[in-house]
Amino acid sequence: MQLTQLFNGHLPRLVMFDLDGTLVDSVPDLATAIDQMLSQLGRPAAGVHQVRQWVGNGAQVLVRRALAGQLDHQAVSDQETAQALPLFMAAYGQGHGQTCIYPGVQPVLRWLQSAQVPLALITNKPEQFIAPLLKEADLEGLFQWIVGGDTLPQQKPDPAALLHVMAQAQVSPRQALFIGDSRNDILAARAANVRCVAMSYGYNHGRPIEEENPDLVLDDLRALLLPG
Ligand SMILES: O=C(O)COP(=O)(O)O
Ligand SMILES: [Mg+2]
Repeated sequence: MQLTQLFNGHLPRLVMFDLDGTLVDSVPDLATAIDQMLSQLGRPAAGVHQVRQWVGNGAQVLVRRALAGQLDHQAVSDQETAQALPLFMAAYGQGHGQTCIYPGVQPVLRWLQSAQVPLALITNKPEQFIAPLLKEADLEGLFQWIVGGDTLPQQKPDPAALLHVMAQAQVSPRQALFIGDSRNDILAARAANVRCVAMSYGYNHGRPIEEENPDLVLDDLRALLLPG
């Protein structure tokens, strides 16, 4: 099995997952909320394609990128951001009806749960949106630890959340796995000395995730359970 191959024939003692672009395709709802915010500010819509490139560094950076109309948001002022962010938060809080769980996610999470491998969720998404989204995606009750983008002072690519969860779970980096979809995930995993699997279908700012040299790149999570 590819999963045990990564751990010299054993199962990991902790698997930590990213959320957006790894477990769920949340971009359609994020784009709807961004476009609603832009329209309230009298600006043209950004659309799903652009928003897909901008997701991954939390709500504030997403809003700043939308205001900049590009990935580089340095020119956007804190004042503009402070005006726009609550509009986005209110719009995104209205629901996640277009968000879909990726194929393979349910069976692999259920398999890990039945194998008694503790699971954690580490996302840059603000905490307030996580529980409702997990409920709508039928992913409730699977994760023993959940860390959002505003749970700790640091966000991925900082390894703080991974270190925090590993300390709580009492496992060493060598016994843990992180599964994500973006450069932030791979940088965080590497900084925490944790092996990292990357999903090819997610959001990596329009770049192929192979460029970041994760330990393994998969098109479907179920490949982890196949003979390797
Ligand atoms: O930026 C986001 O909100 C997405 O976060 P995630 O990919 O870390 O789940
Ligand atoms: Mg992600």
